This record gives sequence, C-alpha cells and structure tokens, in this order.
Amino acid sequence: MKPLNQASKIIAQQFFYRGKFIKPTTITTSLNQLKFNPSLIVNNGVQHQNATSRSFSIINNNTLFSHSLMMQEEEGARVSSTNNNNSSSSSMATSNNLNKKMPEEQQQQNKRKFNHHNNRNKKNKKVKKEKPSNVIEAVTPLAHLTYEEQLVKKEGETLDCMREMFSEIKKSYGTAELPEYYTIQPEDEKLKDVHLTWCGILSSPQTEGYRNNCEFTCGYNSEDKPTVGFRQGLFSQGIFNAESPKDVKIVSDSMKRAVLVLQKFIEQHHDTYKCYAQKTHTGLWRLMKVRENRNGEMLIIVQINPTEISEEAMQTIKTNLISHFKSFDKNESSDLSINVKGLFLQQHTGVSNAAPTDAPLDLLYGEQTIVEEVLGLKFNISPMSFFQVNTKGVEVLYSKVKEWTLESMDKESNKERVLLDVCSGTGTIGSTMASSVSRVIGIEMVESSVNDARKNAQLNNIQNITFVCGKAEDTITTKMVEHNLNSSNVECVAVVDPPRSGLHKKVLESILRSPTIEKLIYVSCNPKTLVENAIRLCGPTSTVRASYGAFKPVKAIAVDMFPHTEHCEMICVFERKLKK
Ligand SMILES: C[S@@+](CC[C@H](N)C(=O)[O-])C[C@H]1O[C@@H](n2cnc3c(N)ncnc32)[C@H](O)[C@@H]1O
Repeated sequence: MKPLNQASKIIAQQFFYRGKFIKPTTITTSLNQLKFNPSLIVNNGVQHQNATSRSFSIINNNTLFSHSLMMQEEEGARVSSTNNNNSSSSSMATSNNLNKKMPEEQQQQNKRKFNHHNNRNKKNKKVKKEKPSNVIEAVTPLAHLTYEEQLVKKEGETLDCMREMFSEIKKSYGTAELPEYYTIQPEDEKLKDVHLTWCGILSSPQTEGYRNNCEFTCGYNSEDKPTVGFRQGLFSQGIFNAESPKDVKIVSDSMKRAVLVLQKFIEQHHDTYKCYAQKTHTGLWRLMKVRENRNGEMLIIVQINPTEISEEAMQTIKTNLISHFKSFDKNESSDLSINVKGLFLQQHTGVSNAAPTDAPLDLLYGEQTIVEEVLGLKFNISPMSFFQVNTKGVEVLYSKVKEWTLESMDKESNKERVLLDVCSGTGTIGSTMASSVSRVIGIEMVESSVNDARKNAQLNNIQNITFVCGKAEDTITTKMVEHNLNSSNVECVAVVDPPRSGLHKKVLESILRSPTIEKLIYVSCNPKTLVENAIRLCGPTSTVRASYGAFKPVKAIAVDMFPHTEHCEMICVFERKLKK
C-alpha cells in the first residue's frame, strides 16, 4: 500500500452500477485483467495496488470515470462515477465526505453524462475489435495464421484500399467526365474496380526476430513482478501490465536477453527504485529502447523519471547501470550475453513515456551510433533517428522503389535526371539510387535524421545528394526553385515516403505545380492517408491540375515489412503527361 499524495485524494461518492446509484462499498466486479473493487476507494486516501488481483483504487474522480468506461467495454458492467463535476474540491476530500449523498440534480446531470458516454461507447463497439487476451495477440495479432495466410489477408486488404482509392477519386469528379482509366476493368475478379496494374504482394525475407528497433515498458506483470516488456491494457489511462516479450516472435533472442539484463537490475534495486506509474507520476524506471543491427550490435536507451531522485542518486544509478551492463556485454559465459555498442540514459519528466526528441540523453558508455548495411551501403543510426524496423524487408521495398523510379528515366536523354526524396529520414531511399541518377534532393524535418543522412552520404562517398532540413510543406516550393528542379533541362521523379499522417496538401500542390515531375512514387504505411492524398493528386477540381494535368494511378504493389502484425507497406506509382 502506498500513500497517495495530497493532490490526489479521492472524493467519489456513489457509483452508477447496473442501472442504479449505489455506495462504493457495495460492489465488486472482476475483469480479465483487472479486479476492480470500489470499496477500496473509501480507504482514507490510501492507494492499493494488490499484487495478485490487480485491484486498483481510484485516484480522482476523472480517473474513476475513465475506469468505468473501460469496464463497460470489457464486460458490459455499467459502473460510473456520479461525481465528475467537483474536481477542484476532490483533491482535498477525505473519507468522511465520501459517504455524503449527492444532490438529486447533480445525480441526474451525471446520469445524462453517463448515458451519453454509454451510447457513444455502444456505437464504437460496432467497429471495435476484440481486445487481445495476451501479449502475443496484442503485439502479433496475425501470429495464429501461417505466413502464407497472412500474405493473402494483407494483399486482400491492400486491394480494398485500391478500390477505395478509385471510388473516392471517382466521387471527386462528380458529374464531370471520368479519366479514361476507369474504362479499364481487369478480367481477374479479384481485381474488380482496381483500374491499375496490380503487382501482388512481396513477402519479408525474415519473418521472425526481424525488428531492429523495439520499445519495452518497465512495469509490473500480472503477478506484480517488475518486468521489462510489452504493455497490455489501457496505457492511456495508466492501467496496464508489462508482460515479458519471451514468446513474441518478432523480437530477436538478443533483444530478449537485453530486456532481461535490465529487468535483473531493476529487481536488484527494487527496494529503492520502483517502476514508473503513470497514474501517480511516481517511480523511476520507465522504458527501454533497443536498436540492433544485423550483426547483433545494440544501442540501448534506458528511460527514467528523474523527478524523485537527487543528483547524487542519479550518479550512483549511472555508475551501477554501467557496471551491470558491462558484466553481460560480450560475456560469452553468461546466458544473457549481449553486444552493446552504446548504452544511454534518457531523462524524461512527462506523464506519458513518449519523450520529446530533445529529452536529455547521456551516453553512459560506448558509441553514439550503430552502423547498418542496406543494399550494400552503410547507414549510421543514432538512438532517436528514423530507420525502417525490418532491415531485410526494407531491402525488398527499396529495390522495388528503385526499379520503378529508374524504369521511366531516359538514360539517353540530355536532361538531368533528378530524384526528389520527400520525407527522406536518414537518406536511405535517395542514397540507394544516387549512383543511378544525376542528383538527389532529400527533404526531412527531423534535424538528427538529416545530420545522420549527411554523414551517411559521406560514409558511402556519395557526392550528388543534398539534404534540406525542414517541413516539406514549408520548404518544398522554394527548395525546388533553389535547386533548379523546375528547369526544362530536368526530368524529376518524386519519391514520397510520409509518416502515417500522409503528405500535407501544400506538398502535393507543389508537386502538381512542378513542370518537371511526371512521375510520383508513393510509399505508404497508411491506406487511409494514401487515399486522401490520391484524391488531391488525381482529382479534377483545382486550377493547378487544370494547367499541368492531374496524375493517374498506374501500378501498385504491397510489401509486407511487418509479418505477424496487421500492418503492411505499399507502393503506388502515379504518372501524368505534362501539358507542355
Ligand atoms: C516513414 S518515414 C520514411 C523515412 C525514409 N524515407 C526511410 O525509408 O527511412 C517518414 C519520415 O518523414 C519525416 N517527416 C514527417 N513529417 C514530415 C514533414 N512534414 N516534412 C518532412 N519530413 C517529415 C519523418 O521524420 C520520417 O523521417
């Protein structure tokens, strides 16, 4: 039992449970992951976190309301706080006022509020998938299928995305005449309403232990043992277990050993330092991030919450972590032998574990980066920069992008052949093609990725590549002019590889407005934003499109970079004939 701090004492007075208001002492309900015993909340400001039953007390009335929603989803139990409005007074309330009755009016108001949430929840339920019952299901929801079955499923879903794309482009034409490609209907029934050349799905050369980058949470497992592993539960509400990754196929054995090395350290010091609890914003150990190259060399980042420890304690922790990790580092006689290239300590004070890119990061020992090889080139990877998570899978992806970029470039032409690599990360796509084109211009907004990209170009002795640091939407128009991309001597292909949010409309407009871009290769990790962006590229309405011509989707392929998960990458090629 841990005492709550002053600011988080409780004032919940009653619950709405199975259609009526009742006192918190009278109900107990158990869930898959969580036994919820509201009687605990009247325990004089003392928080319980029972090791075996995972009982939770309620810290404040907002949290209480969220908990009750979660319970509804999980079990249909109708439990709700009746006291959502009094939050300012809640912090100082004691157990005495927990038993006071609420005014009738407020009860009605809260009941209405509850019903609103309940209805919204019912609507959501229709589309919600079943909650995973264990960590394997949570992290690798397709692991119960054979890999062949997974590929069939993903190809089907990617084709659905294509159908959606054509249907939405069509809608955008309204009553105007549709582009000619709508008349093309492949004979294959599977490709009905997909008006482009469909090239199937490419599989990942490695299907197990393929992740070169994983984040593990420090917390407690279902038996309340300190564990470094995957979260299971409702992290946003601070209710979760950390479960061991030992049976999760996509994590390499060496990463599993690294996880156990940190877990051992946490166990050894657990009397003094606990794992971080988001609900109370207390505890030290938060997260472990591991990046690994194909030789098994690792960058290990241990994230802590420094708010409760002195500078002196921090130094001791650093010293002890160094000697602990060194005792396993390349120690072939240990079962937990790992190959540490660099060990880092990251301090992060925010409530959730997602640290900002500038959170203090100290190298405890070793080197700042690991080097990975992709298609014969070397890439420096630092702890925070973007790098695709499946190294062998990305070789398949980049090879296809390269093939499709180069096939239309006219080698005989006198024109300069330029590749515009939008959202270039550490410069991987542009670098793998630099030797086949005249110039590459990369645009990337994360400074550390741009720095890595520049170093990578040097490392590989690539001289015809330039990286622009900035948001594509803010820089693309001026940079295209600055780098002479709109000149009639240039033939430019744009390769865009945006994050899940897709490309900003200003980027699409700049590409549409370019007098030299006839081909755009879109690498997408999110079908929804691909469709949105495709409407802008291929639709009829804008005057820009009227003067330079809209694009049309010509071919596409799915690339499975994430076996056993529901994610899939795809490449879609858009072309147009510029009106000269
Ligand atoms: C999916 S990653 C692709 C990176 C790279 N092409 C690769 O394959 O490694 C998307 C990249 O876009 C960058 N990014 C996100 N939003 C951006 C924006 N508005 N402008 C420029 N870059 C952006 C991210 O930092 C990230 O590096």
